[in-house]
Amino acid sequence: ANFYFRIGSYCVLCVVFSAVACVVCVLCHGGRTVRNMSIIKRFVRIFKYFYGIQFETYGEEKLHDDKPCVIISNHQSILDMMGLMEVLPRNCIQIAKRELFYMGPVGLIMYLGGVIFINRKRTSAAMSAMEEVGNTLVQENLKVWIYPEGTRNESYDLLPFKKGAFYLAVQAQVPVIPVVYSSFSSFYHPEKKIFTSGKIKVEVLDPIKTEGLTVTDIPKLLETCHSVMRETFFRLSNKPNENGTNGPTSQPMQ
Ligand SMILES: CCCCCCCCCCCCCCC(=O)SCCNC(=O)CCNC(=O)[C@H](O)C(C)(C)COP(=O)(O)OP(=O)(O)OC[C@H]1O[C@@H](n2cnc3c(N)ncnc32)[C@H](O)[C@@H]1OP(=O)(O)O
Ligand SMILES: CCCCCCCC/C=C\CCCCCCCC(=O)OC[C@@H](O)COP(=O)(O)O
Repeated sequence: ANFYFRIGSYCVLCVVFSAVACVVCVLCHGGRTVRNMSIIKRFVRIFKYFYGIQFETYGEEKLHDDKPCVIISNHQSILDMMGLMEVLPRNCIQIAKRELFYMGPVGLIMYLGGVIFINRKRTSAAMSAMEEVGNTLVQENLKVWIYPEGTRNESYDLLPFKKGAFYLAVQAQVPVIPVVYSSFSSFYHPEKKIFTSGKIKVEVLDPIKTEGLTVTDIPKLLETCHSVMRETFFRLSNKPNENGTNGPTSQPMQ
């Protein structure tokens, strides 16, 4: 029962907070702009106190370079929204599945925040939507946050990556910055109906340059990102990986 209460209240908070955030955003900025993301961030960062979630971030300063880039991160559940807003830098929009747009005030607040909605069932439309972002990223000095697994994944591993984020980064010739969240499985496990308090480690990895890369380099770029994120995921989640090492490399942000 506690699991359903906590998940239910999370959804209710999303609906209520996004309705309030919509009013604040329209009053402050009048309409759809990435500047609304800083308002959304303030609302969502309150969520962690309701659920006793603590974040331990490493390397967050790597996201503070005021230049366009593509940020990619692993995606485990709707709780990822808290982790996203915990380290979201300025001028950063997200790519989201179109279904979220139809979730009442949640969809409206995402629209106001500049979120780009894609239809995963129509690859060509999704690709052109992302291509458009690639065209404006540099002149608008935008960052874009993409979940390359393309869906939530509660397995204790990373799914294979979709290619869209890497096409976008190479098209815009901007760096890819991987962000890795440790596994939620110690405190959040839908099958076992577990949702308690817990700590999430977040590590921002070094930017990976794409200057000079072309579409032929995308498979290798994808593979490099996937393997470094997978190794970090195992290390942050204290899951012994193939060579059995674990434990964070940098000091936590003070
Ligand atoms: C106060 C309360 C507030 C509450 C709200 C607060 C706001 C929070 C916002 C949070 C947002 C979180 C949203 C989370 C999500 O919705 S995640 C799900 C959606 N995201 C994604 O799916 C992104 C990852 N997907 C991709 O990038 C895909 O590549 C996609 C573009 C969607 C295409 O999908 P698909 O066809 O399945 O994938 P592939 O990558 O395998 O591509 C297939 C072939 O097409 C080629 N390809 C891909 N992209 C391109 C391109 N841009 N140009 C040319 N060709 C492209 C690719 O090479 C593949 O061909 P081959 O197989 O290589 O031959
Ligand atoms: C008054 C009208 C109310 C309408 C009903 C609104 C109910 C919705 C309430 C809460 C939804 C919480 C979503 C918050 C945003 C979190 C985004 C997210 O992380 O979801 C991504 C996920 O989906 C990925 O797609 P898959 O389904 O895994 O592939």
